[in-house]
Amino acid sequence: KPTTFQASTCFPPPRSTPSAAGARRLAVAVRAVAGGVRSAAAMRARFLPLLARQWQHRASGSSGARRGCCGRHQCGETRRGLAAAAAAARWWHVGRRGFVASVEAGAKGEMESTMKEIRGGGAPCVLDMDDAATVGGGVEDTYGEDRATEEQLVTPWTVSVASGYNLLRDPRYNKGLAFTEKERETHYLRGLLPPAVTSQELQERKIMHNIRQYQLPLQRYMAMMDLQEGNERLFYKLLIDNVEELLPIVYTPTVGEACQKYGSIFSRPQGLYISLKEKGKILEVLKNWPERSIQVIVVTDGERILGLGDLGCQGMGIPVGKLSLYTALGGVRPSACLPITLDVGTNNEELLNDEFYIGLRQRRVTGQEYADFLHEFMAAVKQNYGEKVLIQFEDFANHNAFDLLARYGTTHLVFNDDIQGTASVVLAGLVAALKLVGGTLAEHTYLFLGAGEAGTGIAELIALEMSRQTKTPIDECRKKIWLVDSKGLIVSTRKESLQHFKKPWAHEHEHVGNLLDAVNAIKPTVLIGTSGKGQTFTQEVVEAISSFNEMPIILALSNPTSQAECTAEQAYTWSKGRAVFATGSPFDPVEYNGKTHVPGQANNAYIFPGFGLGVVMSGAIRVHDDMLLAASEALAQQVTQENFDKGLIYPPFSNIRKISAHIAANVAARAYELGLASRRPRPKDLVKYAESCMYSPIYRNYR
Ligand SMILES: NC(=O)c1ccc[n+]([C@@H]2O[C@H](COP(=O)([O-])OP(=O)(O)OC[C@H]3O[C@@H](n4cnc5c(N)ncnc54)[C@H](O)[C@@H]3O)[C@@H](O)[C@H]2O)c1
Repeated sequence: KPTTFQASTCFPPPRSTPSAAGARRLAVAVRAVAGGVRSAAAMRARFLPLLARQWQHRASGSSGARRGCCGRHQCGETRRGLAAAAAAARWWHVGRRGFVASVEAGAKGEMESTMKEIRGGGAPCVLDMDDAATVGGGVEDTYGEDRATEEQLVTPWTVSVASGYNLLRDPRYNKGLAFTEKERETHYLRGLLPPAVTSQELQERKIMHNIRQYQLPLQRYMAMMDLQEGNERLFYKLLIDNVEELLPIVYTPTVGEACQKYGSIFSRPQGLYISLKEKGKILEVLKNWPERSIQVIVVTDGERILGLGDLGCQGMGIPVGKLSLYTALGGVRPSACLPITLDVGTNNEELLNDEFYIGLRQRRVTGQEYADFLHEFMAAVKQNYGEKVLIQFEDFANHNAFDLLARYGTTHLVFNDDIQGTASVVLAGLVAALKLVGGTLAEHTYLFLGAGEAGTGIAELIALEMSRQTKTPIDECRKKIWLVDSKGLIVSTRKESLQHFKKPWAHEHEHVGNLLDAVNAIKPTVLIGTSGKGQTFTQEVVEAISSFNEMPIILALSNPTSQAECTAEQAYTWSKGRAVFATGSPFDPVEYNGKTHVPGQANNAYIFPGFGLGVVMSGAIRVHDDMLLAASEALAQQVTQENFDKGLIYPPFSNIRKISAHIAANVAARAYELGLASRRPRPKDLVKYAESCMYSPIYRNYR
């Protein structure tokens, strides 16, 4: 008969070797149901005898014997119950004082039956969430965004975290001077803060005031990053409430400069760095990340950061920035977001010789070695986080990006923002622009400068939508779209030497060597710049397209600002105020002939946060092109008459959360129609549901 127990052998988590962490997780679950226990030792003391009795019962009882139980092994039933309880409680150690336990209400039934079983079939125990929360003198959070349902929009859950000094150092729970007197008393904060108690609104005003004092955008960026690492909720509140002002700081264009100087400004890691050194151990590396329920990963290999080229490991600024937008604009919980940089070397000589460079000092690996590394990564992600984690490829060079999307599109939930997100946002802008200019998509002629990820991705989605609208084969629709790359117009005589993703665009035409000649030859109604090269829409080009269009649609999409094909002022001046114009990076409004023209920002940030939310909330297992079309439709519908009157083809960013909820709902609806959504039952009102799933940055009250 077992009389003493090692915690580590008592509670093996399912399908893995017994571990102390597994034991602790279960211990917390049990504490949640038993209640009133104030330390891990006391909990063990209380729980282990219960389990011992249960085991004795199993070992001696005939039912146990029939199931092949003995004193050393739990029967399947008990093990399943324990596993359920272990799964129901997630446990982190957070410093000297204690635990963070997140107990999901949905697991209540399982835990009750587990406890009943543990107590040898005695009286059902009462599940007392409050007890769980107050154990260890920690902080409690009674409002959560986790797992909301349509009926119950916010699932109550409780959390206990470190208190005292550790609490102030934990960005997820720190509130700075906004801790109330009572919270300071209860959570051992007396003396650790100055006496003043301020509101979150006042803190927000103060930080905005400070940020505006900085002259250089990079200083503002660093101030924002410091805030994110010190007080996460305040960071997101600031970003949500001042989105138009702060978006250019945490995202393009400033994030580009931040990546270029990432080595010098690096203070703390904000995501996972997986380098070639970790080859063969990527799964282990993923397990080092403290959060378990990841919903969105943004990953880059740093080879084509914005229009700035190969920045190697310093590309990390991009996944970090994109994921802050997932939270701020799309409402995905910060703890569910994981930024990753895959360091496969860099070919950037400047960085290789920079003493502050933070990455591997070697040239990029390519070919089979690169493919194997990526494959190990993709397999490890699926193994660690399951089928429903959205993996967003970001700023990969086009020679890898298309292949990765094609290779993993059928086995993983993958999305390439440069190809698909850009396409969706630009299509939305075009659909909206047609209300100003007139005609249908199929009645226009499109000319692109730049035939890479963005250019061919946009072209393909326009052709797909045209084909859906006109019910003509997509090959026919592609003929309305022309692309120019660095060697001139893409035409059939070049087909042999073209990269595979350019081939569908090689139409019959004589050779044309440059953009101006192509504009004159093709006579496009829509001109789109995606070459990453600045100042390529010259005065001659803009004047040419304006000469045969009453209202030419001109989109200068290359980022950052320095790479824009032309400025807003140039576009409006050279077209004599007639262009319908939008850019990738933001430009100020321009006054021309007494009229103010506001350039729209054709930025992926409109689409990917809402798109990701839609995917996550519907439990979609694959991304389908129709879901991108659904996102475009939803965005285009958000442009109001008031916006059109200013020449805008995108709604203002200030409404982005509402816009994201609509995009998410449309994407989710399409996922359900396509049979790709796994969350059942389907919520009836998807917009309301999307809004209810969104993370809110308002401070929680701690009891
Ligand atoms: N606005 C947005 O939301 C958004 C989204 C994605 C990409 N972009 C921007 O678009 C640009 C291109 O991105 P990408 O992912 O397609 O890059 P990419 O490297 O895949 O493609 C660039 C293409 O431009 C061509 N090119 C280069 N120089 C040229 C020149 N002088 N004349 C004609 N063609 C030339 C190349 O041959 C290539 O086909 C970048 O600046 C990026 O920041 C903007």
